[in-house]
Amino acid sequence: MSTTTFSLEFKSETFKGKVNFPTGVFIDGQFSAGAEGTTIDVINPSTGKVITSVAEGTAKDVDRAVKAAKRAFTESWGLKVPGSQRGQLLNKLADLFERHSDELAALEALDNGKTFNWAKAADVAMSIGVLRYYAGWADKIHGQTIETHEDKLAYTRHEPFGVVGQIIPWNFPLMMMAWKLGPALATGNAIVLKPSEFTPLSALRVCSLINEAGFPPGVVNVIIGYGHTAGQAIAEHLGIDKVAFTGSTLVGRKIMEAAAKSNLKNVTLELGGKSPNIIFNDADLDLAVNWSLHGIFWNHGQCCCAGSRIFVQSGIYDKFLERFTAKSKALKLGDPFAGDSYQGPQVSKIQFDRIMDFINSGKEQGATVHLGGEQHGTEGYWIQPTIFTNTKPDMRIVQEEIFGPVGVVIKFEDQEDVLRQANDTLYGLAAAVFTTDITRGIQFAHSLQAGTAWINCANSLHPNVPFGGYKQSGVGRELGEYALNNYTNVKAVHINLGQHI
Ligand SMILES: NC(=O)C1=CN([C@@H]2O[C@H](COP(=O)(O)OP(=O)(O)OC[C@H]3O[C@@H](n4cnc5c(N)ncnc54)[C@H](O)[C@@H]3O)[C@@H](O)[C@H]2O)C=CC1
Ligand code: BAL
Repeated sequence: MSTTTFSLEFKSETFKGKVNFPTGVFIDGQFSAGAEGTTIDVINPSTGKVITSVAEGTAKDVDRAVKAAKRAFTESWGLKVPGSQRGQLLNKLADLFERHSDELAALEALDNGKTFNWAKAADVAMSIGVLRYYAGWADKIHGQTIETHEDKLAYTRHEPFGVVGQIIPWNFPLMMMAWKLGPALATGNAIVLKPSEFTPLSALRVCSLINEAGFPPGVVNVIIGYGHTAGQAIAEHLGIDKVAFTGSTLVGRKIMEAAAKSNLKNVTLELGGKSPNIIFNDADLDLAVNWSLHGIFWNHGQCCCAGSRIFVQSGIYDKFLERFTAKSKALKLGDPFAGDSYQGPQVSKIQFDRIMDFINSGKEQGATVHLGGEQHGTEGYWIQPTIFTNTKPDMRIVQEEIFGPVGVVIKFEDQEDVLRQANDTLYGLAAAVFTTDITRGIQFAHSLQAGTAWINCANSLHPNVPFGGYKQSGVGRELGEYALNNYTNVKAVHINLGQHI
Protein backbone atom coordinates (compact mmCIF):
# COMPACT_ATOMS: atom_id res chain seq x y z
CA MET A 1 0.00 0.00 0.00
CA SER A 2 1.47 3.37 -0.95
CA THR A 3 1.77 6.22 1.50
CA THR A 4 2.17 9.99 1.39
CA THR A 5 5.03 12.12 2.66
CA PHE A 6 5.15 15.56 4.24
CA SER A 7 7.83 17.83 2.90
CA LEU A 8 8.40 21.46 3.86
CA GLU A 9 11.23 23.94 3.93
CA PHE A 10 11.03 26.24 6.96
CA LYS A 11 12.50 29.70 6.47
CA SER A 12 11.47 31.23 9.78
CA GLU A 13 13.33 33.44 12.21
CA THR A 14 13.78 30.61 14.71
CA PHE A 15 14.12 27.58 12.41
CA LYS A 16 15.53 27.20 8.93
CA GLY A 17 15.59 23.70 7.51
CA LYS A 18 13.81 21.04 5.52
CA VAL A 19 11.55 18.33 6.89
CA ASN A 20 10.57 15.30 4.86
CA PHE A 21 8.94 12.18 6.31
CA PRO A 22 6.20 9.61 5.56
CA THR A 23 2.74 10.24 6.96
CA GLY A 24 0.98 6.88 6.70
CA VAL A 25 -0.33 4.66 9.45
CA PHE A 26 2.79 3.15 11.09
CA ILE A 27 2.37 -0.58 11.63
CA ASP A 28 5.08 -3.22 12.02
CA GLY A 29 7.78 -0.66 11.29
CA GLN A 30 6.26 0.39 7.95
CA PHE A 31 4.13 3.27 6.73
CA SER A 32 1.09 2.63 4.57
CA ALA A 33 -2.23 4.17 3.59
CA GLY A 34 -5.09 3.50 6.04
CA ALA A 35 -7.39 0.55 5.38
CA GLU A 36 -10.20 2.83 4.18
CA GLY A 37 -7.88 4.96 2.02
CA THR A 38 -9.14 8.16 3.67
CA THR A 39 -7.08 11.10 4.96
CA ILE A 40 -7.23 13.76 7.70
CA ASP A 41 -6.45 17.40 6.94
CA VAL A 42 -3.93 18.96 9.32
CA ILE A 43 -4.70 22.63 9.97
CA ASN A 44 -2.30 25.44 10.82
CA PRO A 45 -4.02 27.14 13.80
CA SER A 46 -2.17 30.40 13.12
CA THR A 47 -4.04 30.79 9.82
CA GLY A 48 -6.85 28.22 9.75
CA LYS A 49 -5.39 26.86 6.48
CA VAL A 50 -4.57 23.24 5.60
CA ILE A 51 -0.88 22.29 6.04
CA THR A 52 -1.10 18.76 4.65
CA SER A 53 -3.18 15.56 4.78
CA VAL A 54 -2.18 12.39 6.59
CA ALA A 55 -3.49 8.84 6.29
CA GLU A 56 -6.51 8.19 8.50
CA GLY A 57 -6.35 5.02 10.56
CA THR A 58 -9.61 3.27 11.49
CA ALA A 59 -10.65 0.18 13.44
CA LYS A 60 -9.19 -2.14 10.77
CA ASP A 61 -5.80 -0.46 11.10
CA VAL A 62 -5.98 -0.71 14.89
CA ASP A 63 -6.67 -4.42 14.51
CA ARG A 64 -3.67 -4.87 12.19
CA ALA A 65 -1.50 -2.86 14.61
CA VAL A 66 -2.57 -5.03 17.56
CA LYS A 67 -1.60 -8.18 15.64
CA ALA A 68 1.81 -6.70 14.78
CA ALA A 69 2.32 -5.64 18.40
CA LYS A 70 1.33 -9.08 19.71
CA ARG A 71 3.76 -10.80 17.36
CA ALA A 72 6.57 -8.38 18.27
CA PHE A 73 5.87 -8.81 21.99
CA THR A 74 6.02 -12.60 21.70
CA GLU A 75 8.92 -12.94 19.27
CA SER A 76 11.27 -10.00 19.60
CA TRP A 77 10.37 -7.90 22.65
CA GLY A 78 8.86 -8.29 26.11
CA LEU A 79 10.81 -10.67 28.31
CA LYS A 80 12.85 -11.85 25.30
CA VAL A 81 14.91 -8.63 25.42
CA PRO A 82 16.93 -7.87 28.56
CA GLY A 83 16.14 -4.61 30.32
CA SER A 84 19.61 -3.25 29.63
CA GLN A 85 18.97 -3.57 25.88
CA ARG A 86 15.56 -1.90 26.15
CA GLY A 87 17.28 0.92 28.05
CA GLN A 88 19.91 1.29 25.30
CA LEU A 89 17.18 1.60 22.68
CA LEU A 90 15.36 4.25 24.71
CA ASN A 91 18.63 6.17 25.09
CA LYS A 92 19.21 5.93 21.32
CA LEU A 93 15.74 7.35 20.75
CA ALA A 94 16.56 10.18 23.18
CA ASP A 95 19.79 10.84 21.23
CA LEU A 96 17.74 11.11 18.02
CA PHE A 97 15.27 13.49 19.70
CA GLU A 98 18.30 15.59 20.66
CA ARG A 99 19.77 15.51 17.15
CA HIS A 100 16.42 16.51 15.63
CA SER A 101 15.25 18.82 18.39
CA ASP A 102 14.87 21.89 16.14
CA GLU A 103 12.85 19.93 13.61
CA LEU A 104 10.61 18.42 16.32
CA ALA A 105 10.06 21.85 17.90
CA ALA A 106 9.17 23.29 14.47
CA LEU A 107 6.56 20.56 13.88
CA GLU A 108 5.02 21.26 17.30
CA ALA A 109 4.85 24.97 16.47
CA LEU A 110 3.37 24.28 13.06
CA ASP A 111 0.32 22.14 13.86
CA ASN A 112 -0.18 22.97 17.55
CA GLY A 113 0.59 26.70 17.41
CA LYS A 114 2.86 26.76 20.47
CA THR A 115 5.95 28.90 20.05
CA PHE A 116 9.08 27.29 18.62
CA ASN A 117 11.20 28.56 21.50
CA TRP A 118 8.96 27.12 24.20
CA ALA A 119 8.50 23.88 22.24
CA LYS A 120 12.26 23.43 22.10
CA ALA A 121 13.02 24.53 25.66
CA ALA A 122 10.12 22.74 27.35
CA ASP A 123 8.36 20.09 25.22
CA VAL A 124 11.37 18.63 23.42
CA ALA A 125 13.70 18.97 26.42
CA MET A 126 11.19 17.31 28.79
CA SER A 127 10.57 14.52 26.24
CA ILE A 128 14.29 13.77 26.08
CA GLY A 129 14.49 13.85 29.88
CA VAL A 130 11.59 11.41 30.19
CA LEU A 131 13.04 8.94 27.65
CA ARG A 132 16.41 8.99 29.42
CA TYR A 133 14.81 8.66 32.85
CA TYR A 134 12.94 5.49 31.81
CA ALA A 135 15.99 4.18 29.92
CA GLY A 136 17.65 4.19 33.33
CA TRP A 137 14.81 2.19 34.88
CA ALA A 138 14.67 -0.53 32.19
CA ASP A 139 17.19 -2.85 33.90
CA LYS A 140 16.06 -2.04 37.45
CA ILE A 141 12.55 -3.45 37.33
CA HIS A 142 12.29 -6.32 39.77
CA GLY A 143 10.06 -7.84 42.38
CA GLN A 144 10.78 -8.99 45.91
CA THR A 145 11.57 -12.19 47.72
CA ILE A 146 9.02 -12.60 50.50
CA GLU A 147 9.61 -14.38 53.78
CA THR A 148 6.91 -16.96 54.63
CA HIS A 149 8.36 -20.07 56.37
CA GLU A 150 11.29 -22.40 55.88
CA ASP A 151 9.35 -24.77 53.61
CA LYS A 152 8.55 -22.17 51.04
CA LEU A 153 10.37 -19.68 48.85
CA ALA A 154 8.13 -16.94 47.45
CA TYR A 155 9.01 -14.08 45.16
CA THR A 156 7.34 -11.63 42.79
CA ARG A 157 8.05 -10.64 39.20
CA HIS A 158 6.91 -7.43 37.52
CA GLU A 159 5.91 -8.60 34.05
CA PRO A 160 4.81 -6.43 31.12
CA PHE A 161 1.10 -6.54 30.21
CA GLY A 162 1.78 -7.37 26.55
CA VAL A 163 0.04 -5.04 24.12
CA VAL A 164 -0.88 -1.64 25.50
CA GLY A 165 -3.08 1.02 23.87
CA GLN A 166 -2.18 4.68 24.41
CA ILE A 167 -4.39 7.62 23.43
CA ILE A 168 -2.88 11.09 23.70
CA PRO A 169 -4.10 14.69 23.24
CA TRP A 170 -3.00 17.74 21.27
CA ASN A 171 -1.77 20.14 23.99
CA PHE A 172 1.68 18.53 24.31
CA PRO A 173 1.81 16.15 21.32
CA LEU A 174 5.48 15.14 21.56
CA MET A 175 5.74 15.27 25.33
CA MET A 176 2.62 13.14 25.89
CA MET A 177 4.06 10.62 23.42
CA ALA A 178 7.32 10.48 25.42
CA TRP A 179 5.43 10.17 28.73
CA LYS A 180 3.59 7.17 27.30
CA LEU A 181 6.45 5.47 25.39
CA GLY A 182 9.05 5.76 28.16
CA PRO A 183 7.55 3.61 30.94
CA ALA A 184 5.74 1.23 28.56
CA LEU A 185 8.92 0.39 26.62
CA ALA A 186 11.16 0.29 29.69
CA THR A 187 8.90 -2.41 31.15
CA GLY A 188 8.81 -4.39 27.86
CA ASN A 189 5.33 -3.72 26.48
CA ALA A 190 4.45 -3.41 22.80
CA ILE A 191 2.39 -0.35 21.88
CA VAL A 192 -0.50 0.83 19.72
CA LEU A 193 -0.53 4.61 20.12
CA LYS A 194 -3.08 7.09 18.81
CA PRO A 195 -2.03 10.76 18.73
CA SER A 196 -4.62 13.49 18.42
CA GLU A 197 -6.04 13.99 14.95
CA PHE A 198 -5.31 17.74 15.38
CA THR A 199 -1.53 17.40 15.93
CA PRO A 200 -0.13 14.32 14.19
CA LEU A 201 3.09 15.70 12.68
CA SER A 202 5.65 15.26 15.46
CA ALA A 203 4.37 11.75 16.25
CA LEU A 204 4.75 10.74 12.60
CA ARG A 205 8.31 12.11 12.55
CA VAL A 206 9.07 10.10 15.69
CA CYS A 207 7.96 6.89 13.92
CA SER A 208 10.95 7.17 11.55
CA LEU A 209 13.21 7.85 14.56
CA ILE A 210 11.88 4.71 16.27
CA ASN A 211 13.00 2.69 13.23
CA GLU A 212 16.34 4.50 13.16
CA ALA A 213 16.91 3.78 16.87
CA GLY A 214 16.55 0.06 16.08
CA PHE A 215 13.37 -0.98 17.92
CA PRO A 216 12.14 -4.29 16.42
CA PRO A 217 9.24 -3.78 13.97
CA GLY A 218 5.85 -3.90 15.66
CA VAL A 219 7.07 -2.78 19.11
CA VAL A 220 5.62 0.70 18.51
CA ASN A 221 2.68 1.19 16.13
CA VAL A 222 1.13 4.61 15.56
CA ILE A 223 -2.32 5.23 14.13
CA ILE A 224 -3.50 8.75 13.39
CA GLY A 225 -7.28 8.62 13.58
CA TYR A 226 -10.38 10.12 15.10
CA GLY A 227 -11.34 9.45 18.70
CA HIS A 228 -14.75 7.91 18.07
CA THR A 229 -13.31 5.45 15.50
CA ALA A 230 -9.62 4.59 16.04
CA GLY A 231 -9.61 5.70 19.70
CA GLN A 232 -12.77 3.76 20.51
CA ALA A 233 -11.36 0.70 18.68
CA ILE A 234 -8.30 0.78 20.96
CA ALA A 235 -10.43 1.10 24.10
CA GLU A 236 -12.64 -1.84 23.04
CA HIS A 237 -10.02 -4.15 21.52
CA LEU A 238 -9.88 -7.62 23.06
CA GLY A 239 -6.21 -8.00 22.13
CA ILE A 240 -5.17 -4.94 24.13
CA ASP A 241 -4.36 -5.66 27.78
CA LYS A 242 -4.09 -2.12 29.06
CA VAL A 243 -5.09 1.35 27.91
CA ALA A 244 -3.55 4.65 29.03
CA PHE A 245 -5.38 7.85 28.14
CA THR A 246 -4.74 11.58 28.48
CA GLY A 247 -7.52 13.99 27.59
CA SER A 248 -10.95 15.16 28.69
CA THR A 249 -12.81 13.71 31.65
CA LEU A 250 -15.76 13.07 29.32
CA VAL A 251 -13.71 10.79 27.06
CA GLY A 252 -11.94 9.25 30.08
CA ARG A 253 -15.35 7.94 31.19
CA LYS A 254 -15.94 6.45 27.72
CA ILE A 255 -12.57 4.69 27.82
CA MET A 256 -13.35 3.17 31.20
CA GLU A 257 -16.78 2.10 30.02
CA ALA A 258 -15.36 0.51 26.84
CA ALA A 259 -12.73 -1.31 28.91
CA ALA A 260 -15.41 -2.59 31.30
CA LYS A 261 -17.64 -3.77 28.46
CA SER A 262 -14.84 -5.50 26.52
CA ASN A 263 -12.07 -7.36 28.37
CA LEU A 264 -11.77 -5.35 31.60
CA LYS A 265 -8.41 -4.10 30.41
CA ASN A 266 -6.36 -2.18 32.95
CA VAL A 267 -7.03 1.57 32.63
CA THR A 268 -5.01 4.64 33.60
CA LEU A 269 -6.41 8.12 32.99
CA GLU A 270 -4.86 11.58 33.11
CA LEU A 271 -7.76 14.01 32.82
CA GLY A 272 -8.82 17.59 33.37
CA GLY A 273 -8.32 20.11 36.13
CA LYS A 274 -9.41 23.43 37.59
CA SER A 275 -6.36 24.02 39.70
CA PRO A 276 -6.40 26.59 42.52
CA ASN A 277 -3.48 28.96 42.95
CA ILE A 278 -3.56 30.50 46.43
CA ILE A 279 -1.58 33.60 47.35
CA PHE A 280 -1.36 34.63 51.01
CA ASN A 281 -0.69 38.17 52.31
CA ASP A 282 2.87 37.22 53.27
CA ALA A 283 3.81 35.89 49.79
CA ASP A 284 6.76 37.24 47.82
CA LEU A 285 4.63 39.31 45.47
CA ASP A 286 6.86 39.28 42.37
CA LEU A 287 7.44 35.54 42.71
CA ALA A 288 3.69 34.94 43.03
CA VAL A 289 2.89 37.17 40.04
CA ASN A 290 5.47 35.51 37.77
CA TRP A 291 4.46 31.95 38.63
CA SER A 292 0.75 32.77 38.44
CA LEU A 293 1.31 34.13 34.94
CA HIS A 294 3.15 30.93 33.97
CA GLY A 295 0.44 28.90 35.70
CA ILE A 296 -2.43 30.19 33.61
CA PHE A 297 -0.99 31.62 30.38
CA TRP A 298 1.84 29.22 29.51
CA ASN A 299 1.01 27.00 26.51
CA HIS A 300 -1.95 29.36 25.89
CA GLY A 301 -3.72 27.97 28.96
CA GLN A 302 -3.87 24.53 27.35
CA CYS A 303 -2.47 22.70 30.39
CA CYS A 304 -4.45 20.19 32.39
CA CYS A 305 -2.81 21.56 35.54
CA ALA A 306 -3.21 25.26 34.60
CA GLY A 307 -3.72 27.47 37.68
CA SER A 308 -7.02 28.84 36.42
CA ARG A 309 -8.52 29.87 39.80
CA ILE A 310 -6.24 32.48 41.39
CA PHE A 311 -7.21 33.17 45.03
CA VAL A 312 -5.52 36.26 46.52
CA GLN A 313 -5.76 37.29 50.19
CA SER A 314 -7.38 40.69 50.72
CA GLY A 315 -4.25 42.43 52.12
CA ILE A 316 -2.35 42.13 48.81
CA TYR A 317 -5.26 41.69 46.38
CA ASP A 318 -5.05 45.17 44.80
CA LYS A 319 -1.26 45.15 44.44
CA PHE A 320 -1.27 41.62 43.03
CA LEU A 321 -3.99 42.43 40.51
CA GLU A 322 -2.20 45.56 39.36
CA ARG A 323 1.14 43.79 38.75
CA PHE A 324 -0.47 40.63 37.36
CA THR A 325 -2.51 42.70 34.90
CA ALA A 326 0.48 44.75 33.77
CA LYS A 327 2.53 41.61 33.11
CA SER A 328 -0.37 39.86 31.37
CA LYS A 329 -0.85 42.88 29.09
CA ALA A 330 2.83 42.73 28.15
CA LEU A 331 2.67 39.11 26.93
CA LYS A 332 3.48 39.09 23.24
CA LEU A 333 0.99 37.27 21.02
CA GLY A 334 2.48 36.54 17.64
CA ASP A 335 3.87 34.16 15.02
CA PRO A 336 4.92 30.95 16.82
CA PHE A 337 8.16 31.06 14.81
CA ALA A 338 9.11 34.60 15.87
CA GLY A 339 11.81 34.77 18.53
CA ASP A 340 9.91 37.13 20.85
CA SER A 341 6.43 35.52 20.81
CA TYR A 342 5.11 34.21 24.12
CA GLN A 343 1.68 33.04 22.98
CA GLY A 344 0.46 31.60 19.69
CA PRO A 345 -3.06 30.57 18.64
CA GLN A 346 -5.31 28.03 20.36
CA VAL A 347 -5.00 24.63 18.74
CA SER A 348 -8.22 24.42 16.72
CA LYS A 349 -11.44 26.13 15.72
CA ILE A 350 -13.32 23.81 18.09
CA GLN A 351 -11.16 24.90 21.04
CA PHE A 352 -11.38 28.56 19.98
CA ASP A 353 -15.19 28.36 19.93
CA ARG A 354 -15.29 26.48 23.23
CA ILE A 355 -13.11 29.08 24.99
CA MET A 356 -15.01 32.05 23.51
CA ASP A 357 -18.23 30.40 24.72
CA PHE A 358 -16.77 30.27 28.26
CA ILE A 359 -15.71 33.92 28.02
CA ASN A 360 -19.20 34.90 26.87
CA SER A 361 -20.78 32.89 29.69
CA GLY A 362 -18.62 34.82 32.18
CA LYS A 363 -19.81 38.10 30.72
CA GLU A 364 -23.46 36.98 30.69
CA GLN A 365 -23.30 35.65 34.26
CA GLY A 366 -22.08 39.06 35.48
CA ALA A 367 -18.34 38.66 36.05
CA THR A 368 -16.08 41.63 35.23
CA VAL A 369 -13.75 41.30 32.24
CA HIS A 370 -10.69 42.85 33.85
CA LEU A 371 -8.43 42.17 30.84
CA GLY A 372 -8.86 40.78 27.30
CA GLY A 373 -12.00 38.79 26.64
CA GLU A 374 -11.84 38.97 22.84
CA GLN A 375 -10.39 37.27 19.79
CA HIS A 376 -6.91 38.50 18.83
CA GLY A 377 -6.55 39.36 15.13
CA THR A 378 -8.88 38.23 12.38
CA GLU A 379 -7.50 34.94 11.07
CA GLY A 380 -6.60 31.73 12.90
CA TYR A 381 -7.59 30.89 16.45
CA TRP A 382 -6.04 33.55 18.66
CA ILE A 383 -7.50 34.69 21.98
CA GLN A 384 -6.32 37.58 24.17
CA PRO A 385 -5.00 36.68 27.63
CA THR A 386 -8.13 37.16 29.73
CA ILE A 387 -8.66 37.91 33.42
CA PHE A 388 -12.06 37.87 35.12
CA THR A 389 -12.78 39.43 38.52
CA ASN A 390 -15.99 39.76 40.60
CA THR A 391 -16.92 36.14 39.97
CA LYS A 392 -19.39 33.99 41.94
CA PRO A 393 -18.53 30.40 42.98
CA ASP A 394 -21.22 28.81 40.81
CA MET A 395 -20.25 30.55 37.55
CA ARG A 396 -19.14 28.26 34.72
CA ILE A 397 -15.79 30.09 34.45
CA VAL A 398 -15.11 29.25 38.12
CA GLN A 399 -16.31 25.65 38.02
CA GLU A 400 -15.40 24.23 34.59
CA GLU A 401 -12.11 23.56 32.82
CA ILE A 402 -11.68 26.24 30.12
CA PHE A 403 -8.33 25.05 28.70
CA GLY A 404 -7.50 28.47 27.34
CA PRO A 405 -5.81 31.74 28.40
CA VAL A 406 -8.58 32.64 30.83
CA GLY A 407 -8.09 33.03 34.58
CA VAL A 408 -10.37 34.15 37.40
CA VAL A 409 -8.91 36.21 40.26
CA ILE A 410 -10.83 35.80 43.53
CA LYS A 411 -10.34 37.75 46.79
CA PHE A 412 -10.34 35.75 50.06
CA GLU A 413 -10.07 36.64 53.74
CA ASP A 414 -9.09 33.61 55.80
CA GLN A 415 -7.32 30.30 55.42
CA GLU A 416 -10.25 27.96 56.20
CA ASP A 417 -12.45 29.72 53.69
CA VAL A 418 -9.91 29.56 50.87
CA LEU A 419 -9.19 25.90 51.59
CA ARG A 420 -12.91 25.12 51.31
CA GLN A 421 -13.15 27.05 48.02
CA ALA A 422 -9.95 25.52 46.61
CA ASN A 423 -11.25 22.00 47.24
CA ASP A 424 -14.76 22.84 45.98
CA THR A 425 -14.26 21.24 42.57
CA LEU A 426 -14.84 17.91 40.85
CA TYR A 427 -11.19 17.93 39.90
CA GLY A 428 -8.03 17.31 41.92
CA LEU A 429 -5.06 17.49 39.60
CA ALA A 430 -2.86 20.23 41.04
CA ALA A 431 -2.79 23.24 43.37
CA ALA A 432 -0.28 25.94 44.28
CA VAL A 433 0.25 27.97 47.43
CA PHE A 434 2.38 31.09 47.83
CA THR A 435 3.61 32.12 51.30
CA THR A 436 6.91 32.93 53.00
CA ASP A 437 5.78 30.93 56.05
CA ILE A 438 7.03 27.48 55.06
CA THR A 439 5.18 25.73 57.90
CA ARG A 440 1.91 27.19 56.68
CA GLY A 441 2.85 26.31 53.08
CA ILE A 442 3.51 22.66 53.92
CA GLN A 443 0.44 22.29 56.14
CA PHE A 444 -1.72 23.87 53.47
CA ALA A 445 -0.22 21.71 50.71
CA HIS A 446 -1.15 18.64 52.78
CA SER A 447 -4.78 19.83 53.11
CA LEU A 448 -5.33 20.37 49.37
CA GLN A 449 -7.17 17.59 47.53
CA ALA A 450 -4.79 17.38 44.59
CA GLY A 451 -2.26 14.95 43.13
CA THR A 452 0.36 17.72 42.89
CA ALA A 453 0.78 20.55 45.39
CA TRP A 454 3.27 23.30 44.58
CA ILE A 455 4.70 25.65 47.21
CA ASN A 456 5.98 28.97 45.78
CA CYS A 457 5.88 27.73 42.17
CA ALA A 458 3.21 26.49 39.72
CA ASN A 459 2.82 24.42 36.55
CA SER A 460 6.23 22.88 37.10
CA LEU A 461 6.80 19.18 36.40
CA HIS A 462 9.84 16.86 36.36
CA PRO A 463 10.38 13.41 34.78
CA ASN A 464 11.33 11.87 38.15
CA VAL A 465 8.26 13.11 40.06
CA PRO A 466 4.83 11.44 39.72
CA PHE A 467 1.92 13.34 38.21
CA GLY A 468 -1.78 12.49 38.27
CA GLY A 469 -5.10 13.34 39.78
CA TYR A 470 -7.32 12.98 42.80
CA LYS A 471 -11.11 12.83 42.27
CA GLN A 472 -12.24 13.18 38.62
CA SER A 473 -8.78 14.24 37.40
CA GLY A 474 -7.65 10.71 36.81
CA VAL A 475 -6.62 7.23 37.79
CA GLY A 476 -2.99 6.21 38.30
CA ARG A 477 0.20 8.25 38.06
CA GLU A 478 2.47 9.15 35.17
CA LEU A 479 6.18 10.01 35.46
CA GLY A 480 8.55 8.89 38.20
CA GLU A 481 8.94 5.34 39.45
CA TYR A 482 5.17 5.22 40.04
CA ALA A 483 4.43 5.10 36.28
CA LEU A 484 6.18 1.75 36.01
CA ASN A 485 3.29 0.23 37.99
CA ASN A 486 0.94 1.30 35.19
CA TYR A 487 2.66 -1.07 32.81
CA THR A 488 3.38 -4.21 34.81
CA ASN A 489 1.46 -7.11 36.24
CA VAL A 490 2.75 -8.57 39.49
CA LYS A 491 3.20 -12.32 39.48
CA ALA A 492 3.69 -14.14 42.80
CA VAL A 493 5.75 -17.36 42.53
CA HIS A 494 5.54 -19.96 45.36
CA ILE A 495 8.23 -22.68 45.48
CA ASN A 496 7.68 -25.65 47.72
CA LEU A 497 10.83 -26.52 49.71
CA GLY A 498 9.36 -29.45 51.67
CA GLN A 499 5.75 -28.65 52.50
CA HIS A 500 3.38 -31.70 52.49
CA ILE A 501 -0.40 -31.90 52.44
N1 LIG B 1 -5.85 16.40 30.47
C1 LIG B 1 -5.35 16.92 29.37
O1 LIG B 1 -4.12 17.01 29.20
C2 LIG B 1 -6.29 17.36 28.28
C3 LIG B 1 -7.56 17.77 28.55
N2 LIG B 1 -8.37 18.18 27.54
C4 LIG B 1 -9.72 18.69 27.89
O2 LIG B 1 -10.64 18.19 26.97
C5 LIG B 1 -11.33 19.25 26.33
C6 LIG B 1 -11.72 18.83 24.96
O3 LIG B 1 -10.59 18.57 24.15
P1 LIG B 1 -10.66 17.36 23.12
O4 LIG B 1 -9.64 17.49 22.06
O5 LIG B 1 -12.08 17.23 22.65
O6 LIG B 1 -10.24 16.15 24.07
P2 LIG B 1 -10.49 14.63 23.89
O7 LIG B 1 -10.53 14.01 25.22
O8 LIG B 1 -11.66 14.42 22.95
O9 LIG B 1 -9.19 14.15 23.06
C7 LIG B 1 -8.07 13.52 23.60
C8 LIG B 1 -7.76 12.26 22.78
O10 LIG B 1 -8.83 11.34 22.93
C9 LIG B 1 -9.28 10.89 21.66
N3 LIG B 1 -10.69 10.53 21.75
C10 LIG B 1 -11.77 11.34 21.58
N4 LIG B 1 -12.91 10.63 21.72
C11 LIG B 1 -12.56 9.34 21.97
C12 LIG B 1 -13.27 8.12 22.21
N5 LIG B 1 -14.59 8.09 22.21
N6 LIG B 1 -12.57 7.01 22.46
C13 LIG B 1 -11.22 7.02 22.46
N7 LIG B 1 -10.48 8.12 22.23
C14 LIG B 1 -11.13 9.28 21.99
C15 LIG B 1 -8.95 12.06 20.73
O11 LIG B 1 -8.90 11.64 19.39
C16 LIG B 1 -7.58 12.49 21.28
O12 LIG B 1 -6.57 11.64 20.77
C17 LIG B 1 -10.40 20.43 26.42
O13 LIG B 1 -11.08 21.63 26.33
C18 LIG B 1 -9.80 20.19 27.77
O14 LIG B 1 -10.69 20.68 28.74
C19 LIG B 1 -7.96 18.13 26.23
C20 LIG B 1 -6.70 17.73 25.91
C21 LIG B 1 -5.75 17.34 26.92
N1 BAL C 1 -1.29 16.54 30.36
C1 BAL C 1 -0.02 16.72 30.90
C2 BAL C 1 0.50 18.03 31.25
C3 BAL C 1 -0.42 19.20 31.15
O1 BAL C 1 -1.38 19.20 30.37
O2 BAL C 1 -0.21 20.16 31.83
